[in-house]
This record gives sequence, structure tokens and C-alpha cells, in this order.
Amino acid sequence: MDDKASLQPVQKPSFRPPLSRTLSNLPAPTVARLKKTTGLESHFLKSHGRPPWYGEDGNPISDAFVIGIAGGSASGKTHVARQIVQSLGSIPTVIILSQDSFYKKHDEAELALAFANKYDFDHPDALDMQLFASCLEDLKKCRQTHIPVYSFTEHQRLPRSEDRYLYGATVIIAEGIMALLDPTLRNLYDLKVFVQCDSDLMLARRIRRDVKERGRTIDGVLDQYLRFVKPAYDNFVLPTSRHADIIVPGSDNEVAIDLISTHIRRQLADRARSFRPHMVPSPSSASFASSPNNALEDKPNFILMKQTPQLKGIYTILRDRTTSRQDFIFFVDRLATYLVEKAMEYLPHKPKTVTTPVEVEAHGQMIQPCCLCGVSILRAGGLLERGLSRVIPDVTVGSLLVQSDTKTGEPLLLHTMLPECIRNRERARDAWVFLLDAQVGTAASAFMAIRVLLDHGVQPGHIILITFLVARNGGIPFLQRAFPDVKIVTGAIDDGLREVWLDQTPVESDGPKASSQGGHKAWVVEPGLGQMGDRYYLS
Ligand SMILES: Nc1ncnc2c1ncn2[C@@H]1O[C@H](COP(=O)(O)OP(=O)(O)O)[C@@H](O)[C@H]1O
Ligand SMILES: O=c1ccn([C@@H]2O[C@H](COP(=O)(O)O)[C@@H](O)[C@H]2O)c(=O)[nH]1
Repeated sequence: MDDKASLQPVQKPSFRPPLSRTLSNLPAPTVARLKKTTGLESHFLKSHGRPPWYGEDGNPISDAFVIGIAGGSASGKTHVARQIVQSLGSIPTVIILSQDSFYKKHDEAELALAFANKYDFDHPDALDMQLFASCLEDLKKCRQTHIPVYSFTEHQRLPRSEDRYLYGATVIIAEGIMALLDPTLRNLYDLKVFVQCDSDLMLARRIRRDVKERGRTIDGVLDQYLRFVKPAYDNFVLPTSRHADIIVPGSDNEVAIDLISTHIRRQLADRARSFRPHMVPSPSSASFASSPNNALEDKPNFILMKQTPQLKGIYTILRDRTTSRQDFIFFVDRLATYLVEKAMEYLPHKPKTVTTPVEVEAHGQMIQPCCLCGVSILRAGGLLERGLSRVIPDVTVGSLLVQSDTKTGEPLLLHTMLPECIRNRERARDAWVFLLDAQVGTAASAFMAIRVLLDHGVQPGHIILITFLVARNGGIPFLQRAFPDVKIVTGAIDDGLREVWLDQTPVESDGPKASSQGGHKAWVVEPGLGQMGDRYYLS
């Protein structure tokens, strides 16, 4: 599993040396330079892939698991959050969301007070609770969000262009001094934690941290502490401990952290679903009887290219195991171009009149201006990209890495790299997406990819799945039942879909053996086109 680990961002403000008063007035290149020189970056955690978070109907089954951690400044909230992540071990993606990112923007007068240690950062009004709650709700509901970035040394929120895009957490840890204050926030948590720490220890830690990491002087820290931090702790922070499910000590807290991790693991296990058997039920199973019938061609939104001799000729070359790699690449690219051209027919067009070189008007059509992008399901979806860029030269193409869990056979989302226009919810609503997948067998990867696009706000009717080949007895009917508005464009349907064991240690009998013998399950479309990625990329 470790070879599949990908990296996901975790929000936490970081140290920058004192700079100018406000970054929001600085030109973008300067901000970029400051970022580089001061290490203002997201922290990353390993993710072991996200299993399906949706059911057979395509709708999300469960929200992300959200933990709220409150406590005084320097009580150890971040430390507890990180220890929880560490003790969870091999778990799906976790995001630590710090309330510190949600300090409000400050004007010049407020900045002057802040630099004189006379601005009250410990009053609830200093934080944009509404924005914090809406970002957290987006993540909990499996939607993407954009988190502001705050600089402690500048006492300022960075320009919007610096906001961080986040998507796809299974566990979210929200931490901050006021994390349990707001009822809207409290309602979003599945587990509420308060870190209780001795005031002297908190002050000592804060002096050390703020001097070392936040560019402060000892006098400044003490001034601010006595004027604002301590009174706010007594009035606003400590009283919220009554909402906590667990009180964790601010030091020597290993036992409490262990209890919390055990609880989270149990919750995640309860939410886990096995999904894949439903996509391709065996003929003897009950779900096969209730499966949609397999006459794919009759289904609305299933677009099979006209079976001309020319098209069949290309498939014959691609199916032939003796075809050279050079020819394979040539014909894959040609076929990809045909398929993309076919998909283009389903984009909205509008009338356009032009004047020809002989000064005569011609009435034609043009694609209605819209954001059109491609998303490849890696690795083999990339084979359609050259065809896509031949038809639309300046198209932006993103990617999703989905692979099967070798133990369960379930798809795992390992990496998400989407084009800018669909990272943003408002723009995603109007965007059209060509989703590229080389072959659709069980359809488990395509299913997951479509769910990712829907989570981002892309309309199902604006998604066109383009694929070289589909399996008749595979998961396409289930995909269509869940997402009837998604169009599927393909050039061929093959009758066979066979489960095979890969990387298997040979054993004495002739039948395939269990995964404990080293192999893992995979599905092969037959007669098929072979491992297209290998044939295209590997010599
Ligand atoms: N259990 C602990 N044992 C030792 N040091 C700790 C512990 N918890 C926190 N610290 C230290 O105290 C400082 C503040 O902790 P941090 O987690 O950043 O606090 P908060 O997020 O509550 O402001 C850090 O330097 C951290 O390393
Ligand atoms: O610009 C700012 C913003 C906040 N603070 C202080 O930070 C702490 C909260 O952060 P923790 O990581 O929980 O300690 C809060 O007590 C504010 O006083 C600041 O000094 N400057």
C-alpha cells in the first residue's frame, strides 16, 4: 500500500520573518517571492488513498468524520491533532484545518494596533466564524473548498490568489481557540475535544513559540497576554470545555490520544462499504438478477461510433498483439481524435455568420463559449489526451489517479489534479468536462471520477466520458443508472470481462489462489486491447 501513498495538503500557518505591514497591497510576484523565501507553504500528510464515499446510486453515503479541538493558545491543540494523525497510521486522507487561517482581514488602523500589541485577536469577533463554518461544511460534505492563508508575522490574511484549494478528506481535524464556541461549528463535529492545560505552561510555551516562530519580542508577548489572551481564555475559551466529549490534558496525553484514534478507526470501519461486487455481480448472485439489462446500445446517452469498415480496421490493428509499438501509438492517437470529434457533437453550439474570402456571407455554427476541459483517469486515460489536444489545441487537462486496493479490490482515489475552472465551484457549474478513460470494465474508476466531478459542482449533463472500449457485462449499466445524464462515447463494445489474478506466486494446483499467496484481483476486457498503457508507453 505504501507505494500508493499520495500527498495531501494540511492547513497550518507557518513562520515568516517580519516584512512590510500588509501583504494584500503587494504585487503578486512580490508575494510569490516572499512565499518562497519565508516558507509559507501547506504542510503535507501521507494519504493511503480514499475508498468509495458513495453508494450504488452515486450519492455520497457518509460525510467526512470531523473532530473539533479547542483549548487555550499554546495548550497543545496542533500537537494533539498531529498525534492523532500519527497514531491513526494507515488511514485515508486527513486534513488538519486551523482556525488561525480565518482571522479577518485588517485595515491600516487595525494593523497599527496589532503591531503595538493592542489589537484584540482573542475576541470571537476577530475570527471569520462564518467562513470557517462554510469551508468546514464543504469539506464535511465532500465538496472542494478554498481556505484563506493568514500570516502571523504580518497580522494579515494573504490575497485571495493565495487561498488553498482543499478536497477529498475522510477525516478533518478542525482546531482553534474558539473551535467549540460557535453552535454552527459545534453541529459540524462528530467528536468534540478540549485540550486543558495549566496557564503557566501555556504562557511559557507561547513565549517560546511566538519569539521563535512568529517574530515577537518577550515584552510584546507578555503585554498581549495580560491585556487580551488571559482574559479571553477565562471568558470565552475555557467555558466552551463544557461542550467537549473528551478533555485531553495539554501534556502527557498519549492515553487520551490513543482513545480518540481508536474511536475514529471504529467510526471509519462502520462507514466502510464494499462497492465493487455490485458493479460486476456474478451471474449466480442476487444482484445480477436485479442488474440493469445489458443492451448498452439502447440506452440514452450511450453513444457508439458508427461501425464503419474504417473504424473496425483501426480496432483490428490495435487488438493485434503483433502490432508494433510505433503503429499502436499512431492508431491510438488517430482513434482518440475520432472519439473526441464525436464527443464534440454534444457540446452546445450557436449560429455564426462569417464572410468568406470571396466576400460572401456563410451561415455556420460555433461552439458556445464555455469552459471545456479534459480529465484523464491515470494512467491509461492519458492515451486520449493527444487526440483531445489535436481537436482543441489549448484545452487544459487535469488528472485523477484511481487504483484498486490490492486487498479489497475497491477503487482508491490517490491523487486529484483538476483544471482550475472546475476547482472553483461557480465556474464548475458552467464547465464541460471530457472524462478520459482507456477502457471501461467494472466502471469502478469512471464511477469514482464522475463522483469527484459532481462533488466539485460539475453538472452531470456536462460530463462526457470518452473511452476506446467498454465491456458489455461490466459496470456501464450501473454507471448509467447512477448518472443517467452523463454521456458515454465509445468505439467498441466487447462481450467478455474476466476476473484474473495478477502477480501471483505459482502454486501446485491449476486454479487461481487467494491474495494471501501474493496475487491480487483485476478485471480484463476480452477480446480487448490488452494493457493499453503498457503498449503505448513502454517499449
Ligand atoms: N504534549 C506536549 N508535550 C510537549 N510539548 C508540547 C505538547 N503539546 C504542545 N507542546 C509544545 O507547545 C507548543 C505549542 O503547542 P501547539 O500545539 O502549537 O499549541 P496550540 O496549537 O494549542 O496553540 C509547541 O512548541 C509544542 O511543541
Ligand atoms: O495576527 C495574529 C493572530 C492571532 N494571534 C494570537 O494567536 C493565538 C491563537 O493561535 P494559537 O495557535 O491557538 O496559539 C491567539 O491567542 C492570538 O492572540 C496573534 O498574536 N496575532
